[in-house]
Amino acid sequence: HDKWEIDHSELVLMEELGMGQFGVVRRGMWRGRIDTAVKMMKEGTMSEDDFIDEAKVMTKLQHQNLVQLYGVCSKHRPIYIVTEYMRHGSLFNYLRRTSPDQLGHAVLLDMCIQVCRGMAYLERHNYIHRDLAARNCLVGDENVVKVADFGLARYVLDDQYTSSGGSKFPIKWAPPEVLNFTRFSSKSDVWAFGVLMWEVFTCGKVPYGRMTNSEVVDKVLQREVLEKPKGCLNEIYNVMRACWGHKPEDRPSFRVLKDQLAVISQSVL
Ligand SMILES: COc1cc2c(cc1NS(C)(=O)=O)=CC1=C(NCc3c(C)cccc3C)N=NC=21
Repeated sequence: HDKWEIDHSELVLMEELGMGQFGVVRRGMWRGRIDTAVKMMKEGTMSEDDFIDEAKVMTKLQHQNLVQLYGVCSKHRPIYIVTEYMRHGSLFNYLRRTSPDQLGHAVLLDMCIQVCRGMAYLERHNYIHRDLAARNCLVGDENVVKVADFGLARYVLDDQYTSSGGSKFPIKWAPPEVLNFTRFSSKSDVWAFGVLMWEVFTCGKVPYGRMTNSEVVDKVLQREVLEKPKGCLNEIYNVMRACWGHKPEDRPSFRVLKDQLAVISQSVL
């Protein structure tokens, strides 16, 4: 009996939390007292066996800014992926529905610092996220923010999502080397982190507005970057621009970013 295997009978499913592209997410109670979220993987959306092998690795990645994977129910179909429950849902929704005065610059910067800590942990473990964005981070009590869905992009079968030409590919969070060669790295995650910072400091605006994917690709390959969010401090916008260095080696690591953001947090806020 593998420790990452969760027994169906120990899980009580409750209200639906949301609908992702891989399936429905519902709240669940595990062993009568542990608050969880359960993703029920729609059949055929994922190479399930590969994912179950991966789940063993993911249960070992533990950090206060990573959504903790508790395990999988893989004895039946659809398989369930069980994680800790985050009371305020996705960071993207939270930013859009929380009024700006509740989200002062100190809070917004602290959210970015928390995501950066989680990403620095993944970087240290040579783990590439591949789909970092505000929609893939979750908010818990006291504005705790955690990175979710890390690494799952590799198991998606829908090539509309996985190929950079696909209609569902996250073009707006992708750097030039991913748009041109699908070359993912922790430095491509850093580019996406810069876009996530922009999402945070615009309180949930959509990057590049209503531009089409091909318009965004042209802009990014012509080295045009997102504009400074209204009211955003120059020091903070400069960090975003560092994340958007044209070549991966021009971008800082998450380890360096963490320290840079901490200095800004102590000095200007
Ligand atoms: C309260 O509201 C919510 C809470 C959660 C949530 C969505 C909402 N609502 S919404 C749609 O944002 O409006 C998704 C999760 C989650 N894990 C999701 C997850 C699982 C189960 C398996 C693999 C990967 C991941 C990321 N833990 N808590 C919540």
